Amino acid sequence: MLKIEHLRKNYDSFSLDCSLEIMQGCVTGLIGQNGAGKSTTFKAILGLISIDGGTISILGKDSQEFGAKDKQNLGVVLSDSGFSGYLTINDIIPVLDHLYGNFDKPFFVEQVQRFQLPRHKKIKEFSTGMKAKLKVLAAISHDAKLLILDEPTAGLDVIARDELLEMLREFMEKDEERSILISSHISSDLETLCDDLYMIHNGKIIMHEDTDVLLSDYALIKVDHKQYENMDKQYILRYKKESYGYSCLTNQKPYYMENYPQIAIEKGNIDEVITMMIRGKEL
Ligand SMILES: Nc1ncnc2c1ncn2[C@@H]1O[C@H](COP(=O)(O)OP(=O)(O)OP(=O)(O)O)[C@@H](O)[C@H]1O
Repeated sequence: MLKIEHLRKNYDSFSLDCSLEIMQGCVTGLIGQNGAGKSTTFKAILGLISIDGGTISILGKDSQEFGAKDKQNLGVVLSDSGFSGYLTINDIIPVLDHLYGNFDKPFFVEQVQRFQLPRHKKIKEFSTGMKAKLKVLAAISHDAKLLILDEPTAGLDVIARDELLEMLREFMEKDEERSILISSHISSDLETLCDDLYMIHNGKIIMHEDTDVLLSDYALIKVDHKQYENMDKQYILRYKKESYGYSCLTNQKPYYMENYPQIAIEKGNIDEVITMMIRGKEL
């Protein structure tokens, strides 16, 4: 659906070099701290910024050949754009209808009612959650094959985030050929929605893993100095010195559980894995 190889973009104090692939029928998450390069990647995919190297293939086409007609197959949410605040939902319905050949007006209107979005109120008077839901709703209402969603849950409370994730799950359930690329710095959102996750840091992809594998095989091992010295470290990805000795991140939990039954092995959540990948040291 989407393949990026060594996409490069250089700013004065930042350089991006990113490769990733989104498979058909999958939800892929891009997770990273503020300034890691998520929005730059999304803008490059959409041709909104020039790039300094690499290739981008979307829905089987090189991004250079990806025209206005092809864009009908994309549903896009960007973090720093949205509808004009002076419009109402009633104003934007004909706009979406005109813009997208496959705009499903009955579905859109039904979802507007379901999420209690006011149709006559100016969008500038909407809450953050209402604006976010409207942006996602517009992206999922024209039978897009690929959704590209940059931080769609940013600034939302738990309930609004959950409703938004539910919209995306329902979108995926309707057609097994659909795919989503979604970014967030809230790992719990991505953990429940995504099939696989890419972690970006300082413009580089530092990890790519199936979410299931991440949750089942990654673990934090806590050892004292002696245990650390005697431990087989071939499956240790990162380590960090602690007051009691060391904490180590592994992607082979079963190996350490089997061979070192006496040491403390904790199932790491995604935030802990990210923190270790970024702040821990490589052997
Ligand atoms: N137009 C620009 N000119 C110069 N530097 C830029 C420009 N756009 C982005 N950057 C820099 O590129 C880096 C990556 O920014 P980007 O917006 O891609 O990060 P992000 O991962 O989306 O972060 P956030 O979660 O804060 O939105 C940052 O250091 C930012 O300052």
